[in-house]
Amino acid sequence: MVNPTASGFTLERSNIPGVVLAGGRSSRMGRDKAGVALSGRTLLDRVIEQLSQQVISVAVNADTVPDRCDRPFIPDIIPGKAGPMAGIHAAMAHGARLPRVTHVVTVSVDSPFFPHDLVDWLAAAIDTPAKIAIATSEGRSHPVFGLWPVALANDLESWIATDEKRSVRDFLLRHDVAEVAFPLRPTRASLLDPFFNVNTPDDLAEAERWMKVLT
Ligand SMILES: Nc1nc2c(ncn2[C@@H]2O[C@H](COP(=O)(O)OP(=O)(O)OP(=O)(O)O)[C@@H](O)[C@H]2O)c(=O)[nH]1
Repeated sequence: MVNPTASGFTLERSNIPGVVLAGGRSSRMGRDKAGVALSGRTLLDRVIEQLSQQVISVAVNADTVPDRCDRPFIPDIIPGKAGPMAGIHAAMAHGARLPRVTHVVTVSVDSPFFPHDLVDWLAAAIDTPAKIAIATSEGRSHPVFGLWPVALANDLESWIATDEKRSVRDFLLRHDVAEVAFPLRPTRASLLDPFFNVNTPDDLAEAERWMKVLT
């Protein structure tokens, strides 16, 4: 799909790589979230499959190599305490090395129900090469689900390199950002927030309940 805009910039939907952010400590889960099984399949496998249908390639990013992964692995380039920002930076740097790629999409390994049309809707909001698109639901932003200009990799690296404690949200304030609202997903029970994330064993139990009522 091509997205022509008034500014003349067209984002090639067919040339967007995807990166699954799978790093971090998983301290609330107590074990690596990527390898946690939901209805018999790991969160990492579920998220990879879901993303594969929306992008030209899928790579997995983390600060340390995951146990089992048959996709290209992208390590964090900036070690330390940057958390998801380090993953977003590594994803941008990865995209910058690929031919004709202007934007890279990131998703979180702990959100197995993210929308099937995530990339289409984020891409539709990009009307300049420097624009970032971020998912929202229920009025809350989910910056880990973003479409990022690869040209901002150096800017993000400088931002992380400062000593101050900074968040993804702080970084977004410096840039042109489109917030894209996604609807709740109907199920046979109630409405599911597609960005529901599995951080704790209780969340995992809740995710299993959602699996039983998905249509
Ligand atoms: N590459 C990378 N990704 C990270 C890092 N920290 C967190 N993430 C990813 O960012 C997303 C949100 O992570 P959080 O739930 O905030 O942090 P977490 O470390 O996974 O879990 P907690 O320790 O329980 O907070 C997930 O996709 C994580 O895999 C990091 O240092 N590097």
